[in-house]
Amino acid sequence: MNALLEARDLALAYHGRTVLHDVSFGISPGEIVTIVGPNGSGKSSLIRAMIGALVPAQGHVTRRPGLKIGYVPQSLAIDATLPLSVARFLNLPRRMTSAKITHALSEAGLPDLARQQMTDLSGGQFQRVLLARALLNEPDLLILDEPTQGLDQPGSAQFYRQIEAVRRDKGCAVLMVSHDLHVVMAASDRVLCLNGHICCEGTPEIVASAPEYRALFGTGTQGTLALYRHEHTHSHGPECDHDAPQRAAE
Ligand SMILES: Nc1ncnc2c1ncn2[C@@H]1O[C@H](COP(=O)(O)OP(=O)(O)OP(=O)(O)O)[C@@H](O)[C@H]1O
Repeated sequence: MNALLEARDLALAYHGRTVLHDVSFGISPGEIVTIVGPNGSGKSSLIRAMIGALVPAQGHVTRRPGLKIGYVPQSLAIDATLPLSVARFLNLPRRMTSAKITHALSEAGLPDLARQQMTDLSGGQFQRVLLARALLNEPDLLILDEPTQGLDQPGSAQFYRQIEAVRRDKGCAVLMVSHDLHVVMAASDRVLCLNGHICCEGTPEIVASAPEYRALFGTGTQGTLALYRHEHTHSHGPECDHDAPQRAAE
């Protein structure tokens, strides 16, 4: 098997009600695959099935033997009255060396935050700590379920750039769910659009122009993809504003 993780003819159901059917796809080493789809289309359920937290009603999920997965949840509730530094959080449930913690935080774009209290972090910093925690295990595959919920658009764009940097530096594959359509599609190699089944899939450009995708999300994304991916044949000056194309698209 070439794929790190593969779904074959998957159907998922809750209490006998099928929410996803006939889902087959695989994720290859180093690939960034994004799952998009309207609310209730089965994105989180599919992620849960892929990590083994939801047993399929039909079909199966196959992992490459020895596959290491790093999982970044949507969010995590931390008791505001509990003193818990970033370093202590990253030592749960397994104690890590401080060198490993420093390294993972820097890979997640957060150097120098180890002593900060978890409850004092901004939303973007908090998500990066969750990313650092997922990276501690040196994963072959990172799985993220709407990791930028609650972040504003520039914050989301920065987070996805960090994901691209992690993929580039570590070579791990990435499977993620997102609502930030144009940002995340631009950062992906392949997009799956779900609506009870895979209604279209392919490169971001192919999906953005597919009639099934347009029926769900309209035609706005393709233009913003082009804007986001504008060629850097010109200079933005010393204070290059990497989020400008995205803001221009809003
Ligand atoms: N634990 C559960 N018990 C019963 N039904 C569930 C459960 N979890 C999800 N569902 C149902 O399964 C369907 C798919 O839900 P899921 O959360 O996978 O969709 P989603 O695409 O991730 O949605 P969103 O974008 O709103 O997060 C929905 O109809 C939802 O109500």
